[in-house]
Amino acid sequence: MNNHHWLLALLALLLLVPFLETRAFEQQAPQSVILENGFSYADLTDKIQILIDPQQQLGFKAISSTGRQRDFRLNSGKIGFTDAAVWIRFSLESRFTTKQPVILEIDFPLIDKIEFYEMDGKGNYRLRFGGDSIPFNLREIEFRNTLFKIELEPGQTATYYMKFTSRGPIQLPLRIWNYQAFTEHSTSSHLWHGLYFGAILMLIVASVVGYNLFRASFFLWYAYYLSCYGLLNFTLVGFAGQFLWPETPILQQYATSLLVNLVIIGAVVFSGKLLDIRKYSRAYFLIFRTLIILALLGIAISLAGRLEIANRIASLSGMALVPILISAAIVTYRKGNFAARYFLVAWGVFLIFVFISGLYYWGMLPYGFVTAHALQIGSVFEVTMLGVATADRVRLLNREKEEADRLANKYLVLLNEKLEDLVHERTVELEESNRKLHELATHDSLTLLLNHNAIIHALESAISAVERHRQPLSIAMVDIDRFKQINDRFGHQVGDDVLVAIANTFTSSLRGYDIIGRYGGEEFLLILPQTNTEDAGELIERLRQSIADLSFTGTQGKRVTISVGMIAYLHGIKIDADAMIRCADDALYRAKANGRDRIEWGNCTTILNKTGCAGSEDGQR
Ligand SMILES: Nc1nc2c(ncn2[C@@H]2O[C@H](COP(=O)(O)OP(=O)(O)OP(=O)(O)O)[C@@H](O)[C@H]2O)c(=O)[nH]1
Repeated sequence: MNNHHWLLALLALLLLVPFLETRAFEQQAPQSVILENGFSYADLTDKIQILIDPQQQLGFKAISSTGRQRDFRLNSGKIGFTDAAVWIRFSLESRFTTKQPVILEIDFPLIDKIEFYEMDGKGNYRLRFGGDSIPFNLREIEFRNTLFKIELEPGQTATYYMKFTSRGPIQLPLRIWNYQAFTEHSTSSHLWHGLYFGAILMLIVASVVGYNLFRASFFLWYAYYLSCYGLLNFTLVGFAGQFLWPETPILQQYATSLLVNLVIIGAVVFSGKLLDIRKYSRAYFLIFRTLIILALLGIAISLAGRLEIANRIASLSGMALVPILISAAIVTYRKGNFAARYFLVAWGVFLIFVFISGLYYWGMLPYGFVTAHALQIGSVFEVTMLGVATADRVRLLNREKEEADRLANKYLVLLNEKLEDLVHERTVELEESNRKLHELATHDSLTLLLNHNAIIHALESAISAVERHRQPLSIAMVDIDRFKQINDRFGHQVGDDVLVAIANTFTSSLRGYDIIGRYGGEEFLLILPQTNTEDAGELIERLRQSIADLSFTGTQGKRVTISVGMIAYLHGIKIDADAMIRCADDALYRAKANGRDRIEWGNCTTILNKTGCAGSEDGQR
């Protein structure tokens, strides 16, 4: 029923050219359409005869003259773009028993100017006007298509002439309706159109929501494409002229031309984004760009008022559009763009419906809901499938994102592990260098014993430990006898060797928990925890003996002895490390004074009473 979709019908025409050649312009005797009781509807498509007036020179008188009648040819109403005036004639024969009105419908609302000539049988004619150049409210019957009311006397046969001129394409699906049948038909047609435009509107809303959810620009382009496409169809079926610009019919002509180009831009940009055409095919990217430039050119030409040129450009790009989109989808799909699947189904199925529609318009398929509404069904399927393609693209994008996230996470975990290893390695290194630093800070580099500060600190700790546990503690201050002479006689290096050998003897002779430190040059402090005077005396005596027994390689057999000052910690008397050392030093002084190579004991109690330490009688050895 709807052959207003001229752009697509032209595409169908292209597909059907081989079949059409034989059908066009057959000459045949005029045939009347019989109207009889019970008549509801007649299609005039095969009944009309056409005469083309290329220069638009002929008037009705000339056309209706007997001489011209031979020039009328049978034509199924497919004209397309033409600068000519298209004349048609057809005959109606009334076999009604009463005088009855019928409606003539021209089911193509885009024709600019329609003249309808009705003969009265006495050589007079009545002229009426239609077409979309007439404001809606001035139409004879206010309907989206041009309608003329015809009244025939019973038994009357009348021939009617019509003249069509338009800057857009001309299609002539003419129908005669009984009043009641027309009302029923227009009601159901409004219902289907309502559903169709409702579906488009819902898809627009869904795509805007989609954009808000996913922020992908192709949703907006899809919404734009749907809006222009919906509005174009709204204009093509005549609703725009009825509802949007009823008083400014000139807009109708501009709107069609502009909207076709806007639809092409929308379809191309949306498809380009959906198929990611720039990434997948440079050639198609350029073709898409060319289509957009052509459409922009079409818009500029329409705005300049050259609608006939703009319409032709638009129809050419429109015809090329679907095959281009389908082949682009195939190319990108083959290159691995899976989003092209639904896209391909959308346009592929649409093309099939265009084909069905073409077969129907050219009379090769009978009237039926699917055949008559093939373009609408096809386009609903197409836009819905495009919606699915859009959603699928989002799904694929999300999958790519998830994959990227997964990879990023994997690398992050790897990086973390590497970082942890590195931190662990660095910590170990740091601990090692700290340990070395601590070693350096607390040990003497020659003898490897605790150094001066460290041995004093160790003594402080030992004092507080024995104080807490009320345990005995003894210390010994050891000095090598006449060490200067060794240095002087055998050299500093030999002196060093002697120092190391004596230090090693300390370490090997004392117990694991005894603490040994180099107090000064050739002076050593030995801390003997949990050791009473008696045990300490014995231990140090053995040590003194061991050192006296040492033989050194560099000293030519000369023995080395030590002098020792010892002191025991006494509980109940608060004595600190300093005082103990001073006291041990004092005892050492006495050991030196008393002939060296011996041990002298000091007494802590004396420290409290006087500043120095006095030797105790029983402590001397
Ligand atoms: N080789 C060497 N000699 C050192 C070191 N530290 C100190 N000395 C020497 O040790 C000697 C200590 O000499 P003095 O204080 O006179 O005492 P002494 O010769 O041992 O005599 P008495 O202590 O009275 O028995 C000095 O000659 C210092 O130079 C060292 O690390 N290496």
